Amino acid sequence: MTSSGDPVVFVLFGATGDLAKRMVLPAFFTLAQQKLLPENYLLIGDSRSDRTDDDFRDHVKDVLTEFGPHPDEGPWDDFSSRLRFAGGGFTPDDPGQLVDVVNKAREELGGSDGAANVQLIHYLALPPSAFIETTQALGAHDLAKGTRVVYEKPFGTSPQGFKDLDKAVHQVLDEEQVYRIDHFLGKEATQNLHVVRFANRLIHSVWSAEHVASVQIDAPETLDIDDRAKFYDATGALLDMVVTHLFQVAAEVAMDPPASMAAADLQAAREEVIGCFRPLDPAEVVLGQYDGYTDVEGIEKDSTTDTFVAARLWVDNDRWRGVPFLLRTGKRMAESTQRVSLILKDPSDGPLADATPTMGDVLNFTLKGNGSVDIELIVKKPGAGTELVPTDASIVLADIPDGDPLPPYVRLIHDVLEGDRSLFTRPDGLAHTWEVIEPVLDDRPPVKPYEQGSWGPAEAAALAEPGRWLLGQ
Ligand SMILES: NC(=O)C1=CN([C@@H]2O[C@H](COP(=O)(O)OP(=O)(O)OC[C@H]3O[C@@H](n4cnc5c(N)ncnc54)[C@H](OP(=O)(O)O)[C@@H]3O)[C@@H](O)[C@H]2O)C=CC1
Ligand SMILES: O=C1O[C@H](COP(=O)(O)O)[C@@H](O)[C@H](O)[C@H]1O
Repeated sequence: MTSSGDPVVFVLFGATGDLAKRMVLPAFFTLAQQKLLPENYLLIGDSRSDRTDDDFRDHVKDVLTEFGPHPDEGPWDDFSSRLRFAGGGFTPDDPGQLVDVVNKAREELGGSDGAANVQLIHYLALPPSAFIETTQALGAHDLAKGTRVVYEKPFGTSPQGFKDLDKAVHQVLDEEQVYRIDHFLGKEATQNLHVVRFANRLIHSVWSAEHVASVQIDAPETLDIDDRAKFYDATGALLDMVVTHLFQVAAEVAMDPPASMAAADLQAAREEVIGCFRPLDPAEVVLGQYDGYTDVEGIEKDSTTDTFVAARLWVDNDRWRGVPFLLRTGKRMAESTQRVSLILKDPSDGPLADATPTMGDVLNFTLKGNGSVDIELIVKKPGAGTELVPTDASIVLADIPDGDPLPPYVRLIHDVLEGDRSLFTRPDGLAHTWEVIEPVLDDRPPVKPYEQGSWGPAEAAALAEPGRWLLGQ
């Protein structure tokens, strides 16, 4: 429910699109199942096409049948009775049916007192090219005041595109109304990056350059791009994953302790450290493209789009100076995982300095799925000898008694309903992320081929030296 318990009218732009189908509508139904929606709410799907409320209900039922939770698991009847549809598009010149449908929904929920206490939330599950016009239309048709507006990623597709969008958004909305999604921030294990760190002295005390040799943020994927070839070919791995998700996760790791865990402080700590990210040196970036990429339907035959990126990022502040943050992601790689690893320094002196295996003291956060926290330690191999061996222990978050992990979209939409912006991004940090990758956009390294099912181009190994990538070795 909203923190105020007010009724909510939720407008889903792009309601018939791919993201709505895979993520947003399933997340909404999950919230309904878990009784995490307000008592009084309506969900309006908006589209450029025309259909009836019942057509939209059929569409949502099909979507849930395919992507889950299955409507038979309930509460489908109640949920479907709250679905409405507004067709005819939504532009500054023409609101289509949306204004009428919203007004009716407000009246329905606001009762005889009218609509004053109804919280309006807009979710732009639209291509980024439609963000500015839709935002201007919200202003033009008086649907902006007092609302919350959720923007899908990417918030801008180039340094100038980011500035234009940011300007257009702030001409219509106050920053407090804006929720920019980066779903990696909504993952259970990402949230544990700050919780495990600040709640445990053992961990907190080593979280700096004094003890950490390097940080690896590794997100290889076996996935290909067949079902979104056109989008992917125009985007590439650097923009799809690095400037967005991997930078935000790097900020979660690198941030200084926030003044408190309140939303504004947490958000401020994360965004401020992004300001300390040094612009990438193209010599410290390896781009790759998997063999056979240009044979995929919809991909230009001479495409040089990167399907792989490995980069060495430096954080220029007292806490992290000299510690490489190694970022890696790619499509059609050997494995699918998302892992953050803090590799502690090997003992340089002391009685076991020479006997200790290297890179064996590691704290891992696996972000994929429900997530886990894993600790790798050096122990004595049991037995008569004195050999030291690396070993590990894993805390699987879903196994924590009475824990009920929320998928990221469920968690983030719930936060929007609550008015909690702590896991959403801020424009100052985003502006700097573009400055950080600008040298690579201006002086793009050559794109190296790599075999499907591999760990990317061989050149990426050098970036991790004198250490090594933990995954794939
Ligand atoms: N798909 C995914 O898995 C992911 C998507 N995202 C982000 O989510 C957003 C939506 O993605 P996705 O659903 O894949 O995109 P789609 O291309 O499927 O577009 C969504 C819907 O937007 C409407 N639309 C398309 N073009 C315009 C336009 N120019 N003006 C107004 N409406 C338009 C269409 O609905 P209609 O024709 O009915 O009006 C379309 O079905 C994007 O910003 C994307 O980057 C983020 C992470 C993952
Ligand atoms: O936003 C994106 O994220 C997915 C990976 O995230 P996951 O949590 O859904 O596994 C990535 O495959 C996609 O290319 C990117 O657009």
